[in-house]
Amino acid sequence: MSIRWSLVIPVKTLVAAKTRLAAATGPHRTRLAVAVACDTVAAALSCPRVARVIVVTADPAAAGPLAGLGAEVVHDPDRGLNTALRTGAAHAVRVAPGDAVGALQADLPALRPAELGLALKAAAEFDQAFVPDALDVGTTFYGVLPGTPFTPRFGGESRAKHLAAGAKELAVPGIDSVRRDVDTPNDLRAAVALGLGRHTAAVVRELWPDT
Ligand SMILES: Nc1nc2c(ncn2[C@@H]2O[C@H](COP(=O)(O)OP(=O)(O)OP(=O)(O)O)[C@@H](O)[C@H]2O)c(=O)[nH]1
Ligand SMILES: C=C(OP(=O)(O)O)C(=O)O
Repeated sequence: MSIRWSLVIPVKTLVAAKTRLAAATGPHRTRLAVAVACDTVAAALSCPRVARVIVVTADPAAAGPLAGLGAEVVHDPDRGLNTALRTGAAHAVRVAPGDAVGALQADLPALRPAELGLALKAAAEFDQAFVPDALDVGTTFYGVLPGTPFTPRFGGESRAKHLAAGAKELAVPGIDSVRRDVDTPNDLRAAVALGLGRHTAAVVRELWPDT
């Protein structure tokens, strides 16, 4: 039996989320952010290596739909992204001390369960590992095996921070959807090309019928 994962997915308070998409989406920005988080969580829950998804958020408008998909929701103390992740990880270790713990960004609207499975299989070979984002600047996944301290260093140029901290960078072929986070309109176009999940696809169809 291969190792199973608790995945912690942080979701920022929606009024402050996805500001780099504001010009493109207008008043629909928060709806798009919820849809993207829903597709990320739904895909993660469909991956057989994932035992549970723990969403960390302070926003009831995100918590409701994500709990409806089957995520456990933990309240975000609102002291930044890495604190939110450590809060979710502490919950994960309390409920399932024998499972590995990973942090996954919430903005992966093209995420495929099988590709996440490949990344988690590779991560299970190392005490501490991460997946860089599509631009090789940030990080979309960081995870540790049971017994290894969970020390995420997300924010800004986090690929370099995770490398410097000794985490193994996973160079796995065929995991484009795990690396495709969406911050800008260009990122969104790239995610459309990979194939969006159904929640994001519905919002994109409504906002940009010609897409
Ligand atoms: N729970 C929680 N999640 C956060 C926090 N800050 C960022 N996130 C999440 O971390 C991921 C990366 O966030 P950012 O790129 O910093 O912010 P964003 O809202 O996606 O986009 P911008 O507003 O354009 O920076 C997303 O999944 C966010 O929802 C936080 O303080 N708490
Ligand atoms: C916070 C990060 O991502 P983003 O590109 O969404 O800002 C990160 O990569 O560490």
